Amino acid sequence: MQFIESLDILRQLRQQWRQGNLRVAFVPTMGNLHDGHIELVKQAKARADKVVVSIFVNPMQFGANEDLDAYPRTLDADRARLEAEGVDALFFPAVSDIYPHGLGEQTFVEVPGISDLLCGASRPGHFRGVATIVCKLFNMVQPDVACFGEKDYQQLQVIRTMVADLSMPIEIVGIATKRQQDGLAMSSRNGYLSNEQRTTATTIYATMQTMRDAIVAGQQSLRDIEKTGQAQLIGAGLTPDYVTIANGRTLKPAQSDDVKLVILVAAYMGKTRLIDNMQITLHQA
Ligand SMILES: Nc1ncnc2c1ncn2[C@@H]1O[C@H](COP(=O)(O)OP(=O)(O)OP(=O)(O)O)[C@@H](O)[C@H]1O
Ligand SMILES: CC(C)(CO)[C@@H](O)C(=O)[O-]
Ligand code: BAL
Repeated sequence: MQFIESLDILRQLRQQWRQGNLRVAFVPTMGNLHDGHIELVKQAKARADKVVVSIFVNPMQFGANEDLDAYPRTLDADRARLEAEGVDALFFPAVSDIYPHGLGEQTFVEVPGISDLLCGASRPGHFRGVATIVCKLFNMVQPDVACFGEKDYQQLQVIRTMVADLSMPIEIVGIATKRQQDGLAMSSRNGYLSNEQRTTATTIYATMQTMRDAIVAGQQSLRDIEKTGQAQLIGAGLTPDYVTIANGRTLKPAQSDDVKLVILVAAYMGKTRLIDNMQITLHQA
């Protein structure tokens, strides 16, 4: 595996691969890799001749009071895992190379509408930061295909919209959420949890299962099911940010005739903000 810190070297490698007519898959990450990331890598390998993974903790997508400094940085372990998976190149750029003029003078990409809902409402500017860095990384790596986790469902929709709106010739693949045995979605931020908080956090998945069963049963309104979900989380000791049953494409509150739905949850366990979701396709009568 090539370890690449410089954009020039990345471009040279990309040029070689282009001359060899090789298909390139890309997995952008913020590092501290777990089995969810590795699943993305495996799926990327299955779709291309060469796989590039990036590790970049992107300051533009963190709010002023968020965990940019505390975010776990575990390069040596990440590098060993990617090497073992047969990744071809790990791109590890410096913040000063990505944003040489600082964040204040950086051109940005804004995906309107969907970026302002849910996580975008709670984390103003977050999806502008995500769209901007993903656009920049796409321009650097120039992949044919890129893999993103469905765990970050709204992020995936933002990226799909950006790629369509800006006519980027890149196939975007969403990969199912990898979970711990007890249902908790794998996430780097799970590492912030104490043992007790880690146990309580499983309520997020249990709540979504209860909500899914209620939606399928069709006896209660969607808004009532959301309220019951909120209460279940609060009862367990979590602090919900949002609990929403949304249209799977627009992420606006689902209506009774929607067929593709998604339950979206963001909740604080102590100071740690966790997100998860569950997709549901209703069979029309
Ligand atoms: N459990 C998971 N299953 C599948 N994909 C995942 C999972 N967790 C993260 N990903 C995907 O990995 C990519 C990189 O995500 P990131 O590095 O932010 O990891 P993370 O564990 O989601 O971290 P965070 O705690 O910041 O949310 C994203 O496309 C994300 O959706
Ligand atoms: C896509 C991403 C790597 C952009 O920084 C990040 O938001 C993430 O890890 O999900
Ligand atoms: N995986 C989402 C990245 C973030 O929370 O900033």
